[in-house]
Amino acid sequence: MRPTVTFRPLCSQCRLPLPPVISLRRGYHAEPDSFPDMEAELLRRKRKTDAKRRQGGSEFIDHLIVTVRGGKGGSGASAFTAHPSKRGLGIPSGGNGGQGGSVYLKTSPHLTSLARISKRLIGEQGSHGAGQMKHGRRGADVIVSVPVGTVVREMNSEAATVAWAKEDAALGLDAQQRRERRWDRWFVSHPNTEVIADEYGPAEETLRREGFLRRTTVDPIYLDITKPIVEPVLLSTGGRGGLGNPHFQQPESPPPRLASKGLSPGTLTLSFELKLLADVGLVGLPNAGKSTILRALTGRGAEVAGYAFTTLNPQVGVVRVFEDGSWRGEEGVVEESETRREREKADRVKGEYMPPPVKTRGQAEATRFTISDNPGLLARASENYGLGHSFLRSIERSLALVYVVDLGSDTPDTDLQVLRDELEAYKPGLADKAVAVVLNKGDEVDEEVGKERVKRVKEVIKAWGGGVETVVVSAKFGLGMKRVVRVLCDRVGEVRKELARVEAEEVHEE
Ligand SMILES: Nc1nc2c(ncn2[C@@H]2O[C@H](COP(=O)(O)OP(=O)(O)OP(=O)(O)O)[C@@H](O)[C@H]2O)c(=O)[nH]1
Ligand SMILES: [Mg+2]
Repeated sequence: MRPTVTFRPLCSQCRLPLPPVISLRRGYHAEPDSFPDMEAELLRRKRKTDAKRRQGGSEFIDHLIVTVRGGKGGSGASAFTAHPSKRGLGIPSGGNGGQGGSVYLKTSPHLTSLARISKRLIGEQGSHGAGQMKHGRRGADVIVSVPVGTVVREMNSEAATVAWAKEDAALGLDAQQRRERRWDRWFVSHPNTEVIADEYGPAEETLRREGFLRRTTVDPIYLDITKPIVEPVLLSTGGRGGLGNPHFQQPESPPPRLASKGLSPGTLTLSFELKLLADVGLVGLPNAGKSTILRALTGRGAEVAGYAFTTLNPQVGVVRVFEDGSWRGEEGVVEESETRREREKADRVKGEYMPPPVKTRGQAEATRFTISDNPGLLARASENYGLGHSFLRSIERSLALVYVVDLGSDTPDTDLQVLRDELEAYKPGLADKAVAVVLNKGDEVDEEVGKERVKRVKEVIKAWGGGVETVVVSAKFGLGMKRVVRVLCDRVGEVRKELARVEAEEVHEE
């Protein structure tokens, strides 16, 4: 007999069923333009979901703006060792400053979020040189770890020289004043002696000759990290340490009293964006049952509840398919336990989360693919409403997409069209990745009503030009999931083969 379930959304605070009048679900299935003031309604939803996301803790962040700068170089020293004759200043003996630390980037397999990344990544300053030819210590490097799937883009960068020129212009200085400020930035002088202005000119020449004043232009940074990085990638080099006073000795001139300051590298503003890499991405309106499907396929404890926006952060699970077509996670009805969920969440934050042991049933694994559960998509998510871009960002990379539609909804066909329109609005061509429509909650509708709704959905797909399979399931009760697994295995297999062929061709052309 078909199990019957009455749907009652739960209150997000007290977890008790909400009275049907204020069912949250109703709003999310409504036509996008059916509210009198749609702008206000969408803003309200966005504020609500943002607040909910913040409440849930900040352990998941998928977009971050970071300031990056290599450490400044230490200054060279202006020092003298007493001359054997004990006359004059003595012999110049100032050591060079140490180089500033550089900033590098690498990947870590243990990360799934950008939450741990500091917003300012500044290499350590090199230490200053000292008398008796003691050179300064090199500043420590900063190595930042990011998850695979991160895209790093340079937003703007300003070379230190450009920043100074702007500052000078703003102060309205004349040529001589500008020169003096420049010298002040470049040189240190011996504390006990007065430097005469004539010494600066030749010293500036020395700096130029040593390559200190050369303007370097580098291409803007763009890293699309799709594979683990073995050798850390350089983001910003530490500034060169300054020269000690022996470098400024001029022939037939008194001993040099000037030493140069270390260089300060320019500041970069980088945007870090995390795009999860999963073979299959689940796309559906809030409450359609995406997380339940992930749990049914992977046995993974994704958060499931009867209210919209339960899932605030995308998560990835692995579907392991065995030779007889069975898969891990197939063990029947999915349990919803608040305590277990809380415990797992706490463990994940501490980095101690251990997925439940895998039951292989003595069978060999035939194939495996990854699947990502995503937050619910709203009409106009492409304009960054709801969880908007943060959600679309993480499905962009999937090899295949699966629409999850609630068959219990009166308008599954319109819901499906909303999903496709949003994908296309975000990135034209993205909807072509769709391989299947999973019509979930099949247990909730009568056979006649169900058939009629499936027919309407199929008409929509036909209007797109077909090529997308329709599967009716009840994820909660594990019905129809075998076909979903088979369809996904086939389609992911095809896409992988195609990718391998394209890659082989590219290698051949090179
Ligand atoms: N009757 C029935 N209920 C289901 C089925 N699948 C999911 N549900 C219920 O629908 C509700 C929403 O399920 P979720 O898996 O949290 O839905 P979701 O799409 O992940 O929702 P968001 O994360 O909020 O976008 C839960 O109460 C589930 O128990 C199903 O096949 N049949
Ligand atoms: Mg969910």
